[in-house]
Amino acid sequence: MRFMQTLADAWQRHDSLVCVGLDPELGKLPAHLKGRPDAVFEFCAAIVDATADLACAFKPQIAHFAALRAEDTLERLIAHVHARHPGVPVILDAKRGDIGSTAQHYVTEAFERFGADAVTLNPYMGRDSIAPFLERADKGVILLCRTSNPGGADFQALDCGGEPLYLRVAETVARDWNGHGNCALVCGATWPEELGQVRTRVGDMPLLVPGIGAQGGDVAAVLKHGLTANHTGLMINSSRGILYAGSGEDFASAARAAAQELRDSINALRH
Ligand SMILES: O=c1ccn([C@@H]2O[C@H](COP(=O)(O)O)[C@@H](O)[C@H]2O)c(=O)[nH]1
Repeated sequence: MRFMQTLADAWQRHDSLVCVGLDPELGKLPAHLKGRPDAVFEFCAAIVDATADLACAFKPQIAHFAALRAEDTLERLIAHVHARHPGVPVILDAKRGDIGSTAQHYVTEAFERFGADAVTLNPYMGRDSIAPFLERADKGVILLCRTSNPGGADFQALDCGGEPLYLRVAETVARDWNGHGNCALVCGATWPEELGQVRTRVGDMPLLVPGIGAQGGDVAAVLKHGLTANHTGLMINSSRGILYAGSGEDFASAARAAAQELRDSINALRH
């Protein structure tokens, strides 16, 4: 099924806008898993199994696996999501973008090797760097727009003919790149008013919203500015806040409790 339809179904079926981020760090694994040969898979799969019915998507960050030489673990993890929790889409957070011939290999990496349903991309190199992804109508193409980090404004807020660059990105994606209806944008929770500006330019296009929890983003403000008319439209990501909610043998149930609390607090404000 197409990413956009899978996402829409997951929003409804799980009554959730929560995207569970999968960013494993060896130093933060529960003590009883440390040193085990397959610790990263065991940890992440347990988080996935504990939170799948509360999530609209999973978002593994590729660098967290690559730095551990664990890309094969990431492949198995995504296959695990598809096998055990069909209907919960997987967003590969890779922030790719390069000339067309290389971009084609990034397409193969994301969708054939890893089996992701969507991938994050950096639009800085322009349309030809994104075109091989756009052609995959079945897959989600999620472009960085207004990122959550403090330095995001260095370039994204620069004046671009009377409007900030991030709004030019939003309009270009909505108007020119979304012919297959498979585009979404990254807008950080740390800039809710900018996120609202983006929403006014892109209609109901889904927004991937990182930056709550440790980064200090404001969930209520994100909902106020970002919800669509049917009270969805957002994939609100939490990585550390869910993954490391507990550090003992009960880490998976602690993660579930954190995901449930986030889902319920969002729902209390949007329903
Ligand atoms: O603008 C962006 C784009 C991506 N990210 C990624 O999201 C998660 C956030 O993790 P938390 O632990 O919930 O802060 C992480 O994988 C980032 O690489 C982002 O934070 N901001």
